[in-house]
Amino acid sequence: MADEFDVIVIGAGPAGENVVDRAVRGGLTAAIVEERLAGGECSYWACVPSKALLRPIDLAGEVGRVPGLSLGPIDTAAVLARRDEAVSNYDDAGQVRWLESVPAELVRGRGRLDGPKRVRVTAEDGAERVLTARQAVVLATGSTAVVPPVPGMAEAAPWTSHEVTATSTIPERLAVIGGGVVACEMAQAMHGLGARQTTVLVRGGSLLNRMEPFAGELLAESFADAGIDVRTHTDIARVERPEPGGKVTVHLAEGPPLEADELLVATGRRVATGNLGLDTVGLPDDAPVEVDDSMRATGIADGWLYAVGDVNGRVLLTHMGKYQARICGDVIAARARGDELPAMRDLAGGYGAPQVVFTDPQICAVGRTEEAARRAGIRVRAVDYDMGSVTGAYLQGDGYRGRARAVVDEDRKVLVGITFAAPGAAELLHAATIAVTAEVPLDRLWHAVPSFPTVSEVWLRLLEAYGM
Ligand SMILES: Cc1cc2nc3c(=O)[nH]c(=O)nc-3n(C[C@H](O)[C@H](O)[C@H](O)COP(=O)(O)OP(=O)(O)OC[C@H]3O[C@@H](n4cnc5c(N)ncnc54)[C@H](O)[C@@H]3O)c2cc1C
Ligand SMILES: NC(=O)c1ccc[n+]([C@@H]2O[C@H](COP(=O)([O-])OP(=O)(O)OC[C@H]3O[C@@H](n4cnc5c(N)ncnc54)[C@H](O)[C@@H]3O)[C@@H](O)[C@H]2O)c1
Repeated sequence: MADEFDVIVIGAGPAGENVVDRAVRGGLTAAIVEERLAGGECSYWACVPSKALLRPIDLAGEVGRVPGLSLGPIDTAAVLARRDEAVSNYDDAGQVRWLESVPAELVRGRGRLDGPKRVRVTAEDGAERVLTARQAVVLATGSTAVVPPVPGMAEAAPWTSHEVTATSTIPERLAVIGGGVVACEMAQAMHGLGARQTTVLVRGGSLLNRMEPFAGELLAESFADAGIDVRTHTDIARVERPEPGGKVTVHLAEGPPLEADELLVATGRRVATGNLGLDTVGLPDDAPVEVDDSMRATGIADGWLYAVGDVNGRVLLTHMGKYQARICGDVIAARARGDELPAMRDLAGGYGAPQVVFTDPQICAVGRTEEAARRAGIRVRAVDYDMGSVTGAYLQGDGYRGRARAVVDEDRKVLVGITFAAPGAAELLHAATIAVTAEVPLDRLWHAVPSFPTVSEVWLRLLEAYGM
């Protein structure tokens, strides 16, 4: 086996895999180092299993709104079995076959930088192999869940996203700490799959506090209707779990303690830069790897180091990591040919990445919120529309509730942000992403006629609300 490649990628998650794909298409050879499963966090412990758990709940909501249809109780065992199938039973043989077809060499073990253009890989059995890169090393090691330093918390061995997405049992009483995306999605999944008492403990004043405020409000209403208890302005003082895996008591800063059968901590992520050898190339190992818009690490002589996906801290979303990876792989191949490929740079991140939170209602946003746009110094006007008033939405079923907001740049007359909070809104988002990213002028957008009777008619209503 050769130990020299044009490109060496550390981390075979969605970002790393896309780098090797593009670099090899560009005529280079590539190796990819992975310490767990090829496919990464996304495929086994994040996006894929979480969405497999949420889909039946989403559908149950849809069915429940249509008179004449009824739904029996959700068969939790069948849902968990489908989740197992979706994660290929935690077997990466399919991903390995794909890597072979690229072709790229999968090197199993933990990768670590060992000075410029060198990667030392330690296999599970302790065997070491040193790889050398002719062109570039790419870091794609992702991120890990943060467990806050609350007394007793670490000892209680709480669930993080890893355990909740892979669970084979549903706790009767679940306490969730955090009000972000993982907390909201997983609280709804566990509750829908049978948790009797689900309590979401939120430090701040709302759910999903980086989105438009109405999104968190509508979601909180939906949680309340479903019997999920959301407690805002709640700080955790300490956690107690005398028996491993037994009952857990969450002592709050104020009020009586909360007892649960399981505790899920969903308080954000930390970039996976620990023990990655960044010190051997003069970079800090406790911060995101800062990159320019070609994904090349700043502050490295000769520019041979790149970082894509969660590890560069730009946007912690799979589709954005893959976008960065396509740029990175193409740019490395072009630079190897002596070309800069200047059109291949990260533009999308600057607009505000699209994101779907797969709860019921789905919370979908792209671009900037009204507040973020104002903070960025853009002169904006926001217009809202009640999505339940659209004929297409009424026809989706009774009790369809939702709201949309368009944020218009008043100087350029283009959209700089869109948010939809409504059932089934995920598929509306790409049209918004095109409008925002392509900076479609409003007087042109007006001629994009939505079909009747679809929920997309909300686009027309938003433009009318703006005064068109
Ligand atoms: C519960 C949950 C649900 C999510 N849902 C969505 C969603 O619906 N949509 C979305 O866009 N995003 C979602 N995300 C975010 C998404 O999972 C991440 O943005 C994405 O996985 C990042 O991809 P990545 O390739 O950068 O890293 P990862 O997927 O984390 O992959 C990194 C890989 O690197 C390996 N690795 C790390 N260090 C080393 C090393 N030193 N040597 C060898 N290998 C190493 C790891 O084992 C891992 O396989 C979710 C996250 C969570 C936690
Ligand atoms: N559908 C999706 O796109 C999807 C789904 C899940 C995760 N993700 C990605 O994964 C990332 C991680 O998600 P997440 O929900 O863990 O993080 P997050 O940053 O979205 O939310 C973290 C939450 O924890 C709270 N928090 C932080 N520290 C705390 C503390 N010490 N005590 C109490 N509360 C605390 C924050 O106020 C916030 O409400 C997100 O950035 C998101 O991009 C995406």
